[in-house]
Parts: sequence; C-alpha cells; structure tokens
Amino acid sequence: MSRLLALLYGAVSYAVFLVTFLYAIPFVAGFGVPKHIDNGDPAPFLVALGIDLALLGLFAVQHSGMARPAFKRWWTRFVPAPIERSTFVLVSSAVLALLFWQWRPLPQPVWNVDAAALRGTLLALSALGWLLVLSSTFLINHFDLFGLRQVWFHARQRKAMDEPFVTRAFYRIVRHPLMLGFLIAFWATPTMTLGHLLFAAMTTGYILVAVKFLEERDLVALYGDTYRDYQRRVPMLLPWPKRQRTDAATSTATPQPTRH
Ligand SMILES: C[S@@+](CC[C@H](N)C(=O)[O-])C[C@H]1O[C@@H](n2cnc3c(N)ncnc32)[C@H](O)[C@@H]1O
Repeated sequence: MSRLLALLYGAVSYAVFLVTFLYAIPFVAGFGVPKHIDNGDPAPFLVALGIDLALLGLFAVQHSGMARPAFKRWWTRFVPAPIERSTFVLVSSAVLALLFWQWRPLPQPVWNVDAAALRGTLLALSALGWLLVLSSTFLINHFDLFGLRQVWFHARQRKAMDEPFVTRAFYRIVRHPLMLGFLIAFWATPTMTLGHLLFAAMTTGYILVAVKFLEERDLVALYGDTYRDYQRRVPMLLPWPKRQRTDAATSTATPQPTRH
C-alpha cells in the first residue's frame, strides 16, 4: 500500500472517530441530536432490552478482542502494521455508530432532578467527565491512540519511537483517568431513564472487567515491576490516596520503559 494512501486512510479513520466521539456526547446526554439514548423506534420491553444488550456486547467483544496482543499479531499478517491502529479505530467507530443508530429507548424514568441548579451541576459534571476523557488521551498520546501518528511516520519513512509510560498529571491521581471520565460522563445525568441506566451499568461493568483483567495484565506484561509499583502507589479508578508503604519494595526507583 502506498504511503500516501495509508496516510489518507489514517486521516479518514481519525475523522470518522472524531465525528463518532462528538456524537456520543449528546447521544448519552439524551438531547441535541436527532437520535439519542432516549428516543428512536419503540420496541416491546424484552425486545428493546435484547437489542441494546446485543449492541453493547458487540462493542465489548470487538473492542477488547481487537486490542489483544495475540489478535494484533495474527491480523497484522493481513493488515499492514502502519494502518493496524487506524483500522481498529475505524471498526470501533463503525460499531459505535451502529449502537447509536439501532439503540432502542427504554424511557421509563429512574430519577428526574427538577431543581434547576442541581440539573445544571449534573450536566456540568458530565461535561467535565468528557473533558477528562479527551485530555487524558493527550496525556498518553492522542495521535498515537487514534492511529494518526503511525501513518504519519510511515509516510515520512521514519520509525516511530515507542510511547513512554505516563505517570504525570491525572495519571498521578488514578491509573485510568480516561475510564473515570467515561464513568462520570455516563452517570452524571439529571434525567436517568431505564435505557440510560442500562447503558451506564453495562459500560461500568465492562470498564471494570476490561481494565482489571485485560488492560492491566497487558501493562504488567509490558512494563513489569514498573507497572506493579505504579499499581501499589496509585489507585485504579477512585481518587482516594493509597496508604504509602515505606518498605524497600515501594521505595525502589524503577526505570521508565516505553509503550509499544
Ligand atoms: C484507551 S487508553 C486508556 C488508558 C487508561 N486505561 C485510562 O483509562 O486512562 C488504552 C491505551 O492506553 C495505554 N496506557 C494505559 N495506561 C498507560 C500509562 N500509564 N502510560 C502509557 N500508556 C498507558 C494502554 O497500553 C493502551 O494502549
């Protein structure tokens, strides 16, 4: 594949991601776009529940499956390495777009906050959650996460340096600020319907399982004791400070390896 074509493919994938991400904000909020979490084709309760669970399950399987190191090793035999990340981003965006399109509303109210000040506070909190998601991507390396950096270096015939392990800013407070941002954005709502509750609860369960049993295992395999030490010092998702241990194990300075 020509380098220019790969660059174009990466740019298109990034643009598709950006549109999908920006659509996700009003979709979850339940206003501001034609199709959101609380509207669309009504369906009998069990049908709507089944469709919504299938859409969430599809996203979980696709997203975590394609991010497994073994899967990446297998499919880069067919997909050129420089566009591997862009392809992941494109497929993830397509699955999310399908979810937005086919999501069936379950409009039964769970809670509804009337007080204007509290409504505003919850909406502001949700916006802060989205901001935390976006700013965390820039702390790791936004353009690497979404595949642009790989196609850019490929186009310039340069080898991209591995990304460094990040422990600064939000990553000093929790190990997964990006996921914490999602949780805040999904739960902080003045009007919680049954459909929104299903979405928030299932994505929370997925995030907890995926972070603890998939991502952190990969990170330990990659960074070894550096990551184990980070796990001891910094909480996973809730920003409560951990009790500092003073034994040699935790005070040993560890080298800062790089992310592949
Ligand atoms: C979608 S990001 C989510 C990062 C993290 N779970 C969070 O919630 O902030 C997933 C990528 O971030 C990388 N990653 C996670 N923690 C990292 C860290 N402290 N430094 C560098 N990369 C990290 C993982 O290797 C993976 O490629």
